[in-house]
Amino acid sequence: MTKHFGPRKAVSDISFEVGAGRAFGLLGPNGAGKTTTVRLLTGILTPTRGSVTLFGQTLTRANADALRARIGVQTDTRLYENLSARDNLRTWGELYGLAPRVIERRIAEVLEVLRLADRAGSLAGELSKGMRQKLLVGRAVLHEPDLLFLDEPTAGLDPEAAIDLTDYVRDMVRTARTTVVICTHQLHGLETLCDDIGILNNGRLVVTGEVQTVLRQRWPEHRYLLEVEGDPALAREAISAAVGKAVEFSTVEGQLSFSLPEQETISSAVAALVHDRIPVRAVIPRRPTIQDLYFATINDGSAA
Ligand SMILES: Nc1ncnc2c1ncn2[C@@H]1O[C@H](COP(=O)(O)OP(=O)(O)OP(=O)(O)O)[C@@H](O)[C@H]1O
Repeated sequence: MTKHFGPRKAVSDISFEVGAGRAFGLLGPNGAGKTTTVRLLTGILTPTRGSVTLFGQTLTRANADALRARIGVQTDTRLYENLSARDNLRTWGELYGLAPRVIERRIAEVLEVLRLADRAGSLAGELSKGMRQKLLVGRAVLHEPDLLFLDEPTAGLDPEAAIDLTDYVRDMVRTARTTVVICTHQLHGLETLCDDIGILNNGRLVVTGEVQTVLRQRWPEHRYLLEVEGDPALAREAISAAVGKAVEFSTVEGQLSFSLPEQETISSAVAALVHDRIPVRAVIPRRPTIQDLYFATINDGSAA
């Protein structure tokens, strides 16, 4: 898809697929084109070029409403400020065409999971920012959609609520097989939620694929962090002598970091340290993360 707003190219020739029952993280700096992409995928915007296929059908004006009934979107509509949290959810349940009994059951479940049950009667306009955010998520999942779009769902949430919400979304993917597309700047620990990622930069999809595959392609070597007593240079010499030239070193804040081409060679490296009587405090495998990949991609390696 490509989307232009006048002369501005918000999204240029992007193409990706999100498998059913998988979580796809759509990442990128401010203005990269994430929200535009989600609006194209949900039919709020029409692509300048290209098309969107949802559940095997090309999204058109004629089928947009029917396809959208299977989707939950957390953004792009407001809460009814003068209705209570419960009545906001009830109104949306009616709009989704759910039976009254189902609406009441889902309202109770969603308020419970999001820890909003004690504020069910409060007007939406009187809730805190984080509570409003949770209510928007609750509204998006009320009808148990097959496909859920979340745009910065944890923005404004306290750390506990952010963990709760992430756990809830993970559970929807793993248990209910909901397909999730999540735009977020909260990269820490994202690999526990996302199966696949796409990184957008200046409207272009610069990385896409299965998380572990993409990380392995970018960093095929095995990285470790080493803490020793005394001079790290001695440890470096011992490891180089035992493992050979293929080992790469860097020293970060007095800690030695090194990469081995093969995982098995770590035992030779540790044996060499023991043999040379270098007191080892810790050898920690340093698995690359989505955060590492994001910075490596956006900043061309400077923060990797
Ligand atoms: N309705 C619009 N009219 C004109 N330009 C737009 C419009 N919507 C988005 N843009 C432009 O398209 C580009 C991508 O914006 P978009 O909102 O998709 O970025 P984003 O990745 O979601 O950013 P953020 O992380 O800040 O939310 C920006 O340059 C933005 O100014």
